[in-house]
Order: sequence, then structure tokens, then C-alpha cells
Amino acid sequence: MVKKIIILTGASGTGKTTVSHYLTNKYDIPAVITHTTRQQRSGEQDGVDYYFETPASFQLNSYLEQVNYDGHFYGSSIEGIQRAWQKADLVSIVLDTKGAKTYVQHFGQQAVVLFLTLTPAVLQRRLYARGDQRNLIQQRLRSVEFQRDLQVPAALKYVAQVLVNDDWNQLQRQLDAIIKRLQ
Ligand SMILES: Nc1ncnc2c1ncn2[C@@H]1O[C@H](COP(=O)(O)OP(=O)(O)OP(=O)(O)O)[C@@H](O)[C@H]1O
Ligand SMILES: Nc1nc2c(ncn2[C@@H]2O[C@H](COP(=O)(O)O)[C@@H](O)[C@H]2O)c(=O)[nH]1
Repeated sequence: MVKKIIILTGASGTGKTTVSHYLTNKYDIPAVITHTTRQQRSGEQDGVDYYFETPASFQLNSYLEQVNYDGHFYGSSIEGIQRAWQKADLVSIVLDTKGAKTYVQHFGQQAVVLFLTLTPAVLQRRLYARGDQRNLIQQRLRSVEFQRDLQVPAALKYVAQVLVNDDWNQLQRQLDAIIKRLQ
């Protein structure tokens, strides 16, 4: 089978990580672990959810792409993708839309882009319910990156499948159909 990578993209809080966990738990689709300098959230584990880095240690890795999102660095390495592809031909990664564009340029047809979206008021409620610090949520909601990622970028318009995550059961059915086509 040709190796493929599912790119889960969209604004913060739209459910990218939730979908990534679902794909791993139900379909054994490994997630590529990326690097970040942001503060660890409660419940997150180093080496599982992210490789948590200091600004100095972040610079020591070599990245396929890296971005600054809401004042913190995030990056994904080729080694990380290769590690996931050693486990399975179909893997997933969670990226902002800037990273998603880079992946489409780099991987072409191997990249399957899923853009997640939902009703804005519900999105805000979910971010607060996730338990992050209120000041950090407010800062994130105001960030240019968050605002940018609410819409599908022009470069991904004809590439990305748009999935609405207002209702988990409905989204799950759509994901199941997508995975059936890919496997
Ligand atoms: N369909 C759903 N119904 C109810 N809650 C949901 C649904 N999908 C996700 N959530 C919840 O919404 C919150 C945000 O989801 P998640 O962390 O997966 O988003 P994300 O896009 O990965 O965010 P970020 O980019 O900030 O990491 C989580 O608390 C998650 O449990
Ligand atoms: N371009 C990249 N984007 C990434 C990477 N790892 C995560 N992300 C995206 O950053 C924001 C913020 O994430 P959060 O965990 O702090 O909420 C979100 O959109 C992620 O999808 C990466 O390596 N490259």
C-alpha cells in the first residue's frame, strides 16, 4: 500500500486531537508526535501528546516545517513521520493550516487533508470546558493564527475535506467512511 498521511487541521478546539485519538484507538492509525515550546496542559504527557521543548532544545531538532502559533514554536520532523510510517502505512498528524499547506506541497497525493470546523459558540464553550487557563484561552481566541484557521485557506480549498464537528456521532460516521476508502 502507498504510504499516506491524514492531516487533521482547523482552528484550536475543533477536535483535531479527539479525532486523532479516535483513529488510533479504532483503526490503529499512529499519530505523528510533534514538538512544541508551549506549556504542558494538565493530563498531557511528554513523548505522547508532544515532545515538550524549551526554546533552546527546540532549535536542536531538524523540522520538515515549523511555525509560531500564538507565541509558541511548533514543529514536525521527517524522523517523526518515518517513525509512524514504520508502524503503519496510514498515519495521522495534527497541524495548523500553515503546516497543512506545507505538507500538501511536500507529500502531494500522499496527504489526505481533513479540515475540522464547528459552530463558533460551541467551539468557545469546548475550549473553556477543556480546562485550560481562562487568560490563555482568551489570548488564543484573539491570536491571528486562531482567527486565520477558522477558514479553509485558499490553497487547501480543493484539497481539504471539510468536516463539521458539532455532533460526534455524525462526525464518527463520516470518519469511518473516509477510513474505509483509504484502507
Ligand atoms: N464532538 C464533540 N462533542 C463534544 N466535545 C468534543 C467533541 N469533539 C471534541 N470535543 C472536546 O472539545 C475539546 C477540544 O477538542 P480537541 O482538544 O480535540 O481540539 P483540538 O482541535 O485538538 O484543539 P487544539 O488545536 O487546541 O489542540 C476537548 O475537550 C474535546 O474533548
Ligand atoms: N504547523 C504545525 N502545527 C502544529 C504542530 N503541532 C501542533 N500544531 C498546531 O498548533 C496549534 C496549537 O496547538 P495546541 O496543542 O497548543 O492547542 C494547533 O492548531 C495544532 O494543530 C506542528 O508540528 N506543526
